[in-house]
Amino acid sequence: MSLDELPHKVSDERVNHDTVTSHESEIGSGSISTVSSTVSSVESEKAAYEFLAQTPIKSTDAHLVEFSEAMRTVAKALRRVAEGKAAAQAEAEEWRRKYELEMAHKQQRKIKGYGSCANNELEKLASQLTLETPASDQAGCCGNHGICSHEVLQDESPGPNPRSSHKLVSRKASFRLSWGCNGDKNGQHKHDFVSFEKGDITTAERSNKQILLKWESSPQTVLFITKPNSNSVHVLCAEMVRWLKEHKKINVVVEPRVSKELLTEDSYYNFIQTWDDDEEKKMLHTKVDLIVTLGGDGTVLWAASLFKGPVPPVVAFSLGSLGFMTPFPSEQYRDCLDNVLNGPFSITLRNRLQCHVIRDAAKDELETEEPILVLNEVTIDRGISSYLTYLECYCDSSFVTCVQGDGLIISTTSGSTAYSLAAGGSMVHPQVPGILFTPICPHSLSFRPLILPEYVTLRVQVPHNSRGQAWASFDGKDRKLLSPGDALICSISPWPVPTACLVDSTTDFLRSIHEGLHWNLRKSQSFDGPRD
Ligand SMILES: NC(=O)c1ccc[n+]([C@@H]2O[C@H](COP(=O)([O-])OP(=O)(O)OC[C@H]3O[C@@H](n4cnc5c(N)ncnc54)[C@H](O)[C@@H]3O)[C@@H](O)[C@H]2O)c1
Ligand SMILES: Nc1ncnc2c1ncn2[C@@H]1O[C@H](COP(=O)(O)OP(=O)(O)OP(=O)(O)O)[C@@H](O)[C@H]1O
Repeated sequence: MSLDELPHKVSDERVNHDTVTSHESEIGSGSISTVSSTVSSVESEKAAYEFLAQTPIKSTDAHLVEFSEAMRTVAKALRRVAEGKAAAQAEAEEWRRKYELEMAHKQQRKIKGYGSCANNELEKLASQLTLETPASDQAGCCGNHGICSHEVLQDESPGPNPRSSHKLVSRKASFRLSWGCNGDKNGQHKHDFVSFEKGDITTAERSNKQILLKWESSPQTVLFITKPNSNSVHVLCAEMVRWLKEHKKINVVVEPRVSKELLTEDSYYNFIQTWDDDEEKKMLHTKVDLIVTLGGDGTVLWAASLFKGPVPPVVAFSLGSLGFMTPFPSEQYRDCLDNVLNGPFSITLRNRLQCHVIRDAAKDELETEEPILVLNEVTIDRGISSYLTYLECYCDSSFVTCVQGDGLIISTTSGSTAYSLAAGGSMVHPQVPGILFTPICPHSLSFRPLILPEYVTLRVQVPHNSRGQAWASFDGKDRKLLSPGDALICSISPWPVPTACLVDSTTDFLRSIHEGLHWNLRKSQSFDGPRD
């Protein structure tokens, strides 16, 4: 069902709402006041309401009492009809509002083009749309019917000055994301709707939320991101590049450093492409279908940091000591890449945090237009200062707390197994929609870590009366000094990092904490011993 159909659909049948806000507005206005305004134009309904407001007749005349009761029954039936009508009208109004919003977004996309997908659009679409999907909307970056689909970019028109072979090609495969539904033959995704009917609030049945990526056209271009200074990584990269070219006819893009290394080694690698400057790097997402990383978690973080907007799916091969985000065994790269290139395959949509620094001198102006995107966390710590940090924290407009200690970690759920874990934060499944708020060595016994909902905006302020400065670092890199009066703002970015799963999100997550951390590894008690 497309959004365009929705306003007509509600007149035929009752539909569930998908946002709590819409219900709140209904609750706020109160079902009785909403209903009474609706029925005022209908005389019979008005009469019914007036009648029901009167105290029931008490009389010794049995006929009169019976007649009065019959009248009350009729009046109640009329009231039920009026209530149903009012609720349906409110729902129709809500769908009309969404329809208009969607049309406005479409219009905006037409105007701004591919790169202007509105904030939170992915999340909105993911929660609104169904699994069974007609053809994709090729005009925008987010289709109307899947979670998000990529448009197929046309080949560059051949000009008199064709680009040299090491430059980037500009063809991109399209794909569609859908919810994987176990055992649901219709493939109909059951949304977690909250429905509000006559005062009863309920959530719909939970369904499998594993996201599947299905190619709509064959992927053609793979970007390799590799850990530097590792001979084993270099050897494997050269082998994989050759295999992809010869067996899969795939275009390969590598970082300038790797391009130099491979070309120095063998002129065979003349076909590989790279980028020359930041402008070309910024456009990578429009050319690359898939990213392959060879290294540890740090290499996945590095790959994500190259993309300030949409990120192509990442296939992370494990060549590090730990590997929470690198599920693919490098020894089986042929089978793994075969599966991914053919699809469909499971992905984990890893949220990123978008961070902005606001300098005291510039009042409320962001230091840079572009946010700094982190996949793990942003850390605000005392750096080389020997004083406690003193940080005032706000969640939306509510004061949260003052952090006095070594600092604070604001982490994504993917980052929950990294620095936040070392500071006492909980491990959180990467698909849980939340932001972790974890103090580092707080000088207070009661300061326990928090997990906040994903939709909040956090503001961490270094107050003017702070004894020292603070330093912010982003996925363990790019330290920025925060002086008294400066602030850091963070919220969830609309551009997650889709990482391919070896099995599925949950199996991969559990395997990583078992193998990476030996989580709760304990010898089992023997059978012989005291028993009840
Ligand atoms: N005390 C600590 O635990 C501590 C201190 C500083 C930084 N870090 C982490 O290091 C990250 C940067 O990683 P790097 O590889 O560039 O630096 P790095 O080379 O110093 O490696 C840090 C370690 O953290 C692990 N790691 C990274 N992301 C992870 C994740 N999401 N889940 C579990 N482990 C993860 C890496 O595998 C690596 O072993 C930072 O984002 C931060 O989370 C941790
Ligand atoms: N393509 C790259 N260019 C520059 N630096 C990179 C690149 N890939 C990774 N790094 C950096 O190299 C460091 C080590 O990378 P990575 O964590 O992947 O390897 P590792 O330390 O061997 O693995 P593990 O973290 O599992 O022990 C990280 O700090 C990361 O930022």
